[in-house]
Amino acid sequence: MSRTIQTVDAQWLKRLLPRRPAQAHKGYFGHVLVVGGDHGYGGAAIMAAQAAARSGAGLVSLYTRQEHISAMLSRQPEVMANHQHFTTMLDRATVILAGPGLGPDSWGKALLAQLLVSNKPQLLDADALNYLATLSTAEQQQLQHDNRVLTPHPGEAARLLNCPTAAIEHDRIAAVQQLQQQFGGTVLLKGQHSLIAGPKQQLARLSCGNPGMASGGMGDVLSGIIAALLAQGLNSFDAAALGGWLHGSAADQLAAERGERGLLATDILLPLQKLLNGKT
Ligand SMILES: NC(=O)C1=CN([C@@H]2O[C@H](COP(=O)(O)OP(=O)(O)OC[C@H]3O[C@@H](n4cnc5c(N)ncnc54)[C@H](O)[C@@H]3O)[C@@H](O)[C@H]2O)[C@@H](O)CC1
Ligand SMILES: Nc1ncnc2c1ncn2[C@@H]1O[C@H](COP(=O)(O)OP(=O)(O)O)[C@@H](O)[C@H]1O
Repeated sequence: MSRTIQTVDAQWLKRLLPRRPAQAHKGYFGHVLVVGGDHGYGGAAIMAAQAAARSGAGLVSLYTRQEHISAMLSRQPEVMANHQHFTTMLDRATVILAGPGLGPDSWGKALLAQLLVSNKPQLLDADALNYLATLSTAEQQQLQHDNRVLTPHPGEAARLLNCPTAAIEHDRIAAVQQLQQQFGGTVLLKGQHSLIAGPKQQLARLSCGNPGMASGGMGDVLSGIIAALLAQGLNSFDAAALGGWLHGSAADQLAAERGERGLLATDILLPLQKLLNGKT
């Protein structure tokens, strides 16, 4: 069955992120818990946490390896970073973002086993997706969750569907819809013209973004943006679609000003705040 493909544009921003109430305080805008950063991959989790803070979440915490704590605090002291008390951190969070730099080892798997059964809004990326791919179909179905966003790149999508990456790229619309049916929630299939499939048969495509974004960490920043939108009350489809649009549009502004080559993931945070507030 063919579905209408929606195009995400600046109107979505006005519709989904109205002005903040004058009496608002940080409790209005949610608390994102980022879980990731095993040995050697602290940057991924740090970038995701930084992006969540810059995208309007009321509070952001990071659960990571001890060795990454001081890097996080020196880069963005607004983020509460810890390597202990995972269960308490999970209880306090309103949104969970898991996967960036989480790694394939027992440390990350134990954290995932705990957080995947939570019914809080979630975003799963990178190694959290690779872990989901290792579960049986029955286990995957048991863990389905409407308010969850999965953000696979084509390599991760291929692992989730147990097929070659070329098959994903051959028919990206079929792939994103199949992922959504198999895993529930919303799926954002990354790459040129990212596609978003939601739990109510929604389908959207991004027309923004450029090859300057083909650099490490870009997906980590995207995950932080989307998690912050979930924390601000958007549903999984709206958060993924608007988050993808903000990410790609910020990259397009940077590419127009400075060119594509050498664009870094954290550069996105510079234009992001203005875009988020409708100031282009
Ligand atoms: N600074 C950091 O700490 C960084 C850590 N990262 C972490 O590194 C770990 C491994 O992630 P990777 O994504 O590098 O490894 P993966 O093995 O998941 O993905 C790499 C492969 O996937 C395929 N692929 C990726 N994007 C594709 C596209 N758009 N089209 C077609 N094929 C595509 C390619 O075959 C590529 O070689 C994760 O934990 C991740 O979070 C990365 O996010 C990069 C930055
Ligand atoms: N050629 C491109 N055109 C548009 N967007 C791109 C392009 N290359 C990469 N991107 C975007 O950059 C991000 C890369 O994410 P990902 O592959 O997960 O990177 P990482 O794992 O290094 O964080 C995605 O949002 C993807 O859609």
